Amino acid sequence: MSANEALLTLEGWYTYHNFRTINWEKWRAASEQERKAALDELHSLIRTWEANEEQKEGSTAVYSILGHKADLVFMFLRPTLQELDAIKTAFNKTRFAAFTEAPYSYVSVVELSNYVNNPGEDPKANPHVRDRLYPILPKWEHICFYPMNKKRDLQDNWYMLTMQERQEMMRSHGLIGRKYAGKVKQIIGGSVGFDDWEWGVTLFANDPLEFKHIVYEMRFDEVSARFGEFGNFLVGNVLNSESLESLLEV
Ligand code: VOV
Repeated sequence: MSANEALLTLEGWYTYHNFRTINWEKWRAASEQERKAALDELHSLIRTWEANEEQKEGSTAVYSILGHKADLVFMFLRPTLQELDAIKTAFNKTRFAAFTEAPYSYVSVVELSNYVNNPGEDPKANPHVRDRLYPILPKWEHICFYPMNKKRDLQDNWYMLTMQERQEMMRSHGLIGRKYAGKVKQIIGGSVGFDDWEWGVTLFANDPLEFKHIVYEMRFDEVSARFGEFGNFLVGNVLNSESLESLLEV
């Protein structure tokens, strides 16, 4: 085994986080008719996303976002980048999009790393693995998204550790994660070659304090403490058609 053996990863659906801010000045200045037309178009787009999820051909989640970084996020999982591109374009062609700006977006692919595996098994034949690679996003109350890297400093270079060292650290990481079973659901998007960071971490929880607790607890764990580098954190509240409508009421 060479000192820096590359890890085998399993990939599932491609992911696209579309963060938007709302231009309230423009939205308020629009006539009621214009706003209704924009909302009708948005709702019919949302219905196509719901139909796609019912067919298990992808999954979508819509959340409002706190703070100044964004007002909304539309998170999409789809089998191909072409589909994600088509979603982006369809959204941008709507009247609603003209009342928004895109401060941030993130592209990745749902990833499972093979640190914890059953040798000899075809992982994609395992229904638990398939459920994690092609997940239906839980419509839990809250979402938390942040991008991250693993450090490549001379002293602390994740990519120069042996497989065994990495495996041990990931085992410890997994054990912490397991304590949050049923409380935090994680979708890890691998984004090497796709976006500015190595992973996009999306967490779902019904109690937002669980985000604080899991992220904090992981900070003390070696893999995050020594190697984790983090981008901006975004946190939000789930939206359905009615709460989206009332958020946009002026
Ligand atoms: C919600 C709980 C939770 C659980 C159960 C969990 C478990 C696991 C396991 C078992 C594995 C390895 C195998 C696989 O399944 O990929 C991973 C992998 C990964 N994780 Fe994780 N993680 C969680 C949660 C969880 C969080 C909160 C974070 C952010 C870290 C932090 O400090 O803010 C994270 C990150 C990652 C990453 C970036 C990877 C890929 C690392 C790589 O080098 O390839 N993760 N993760």
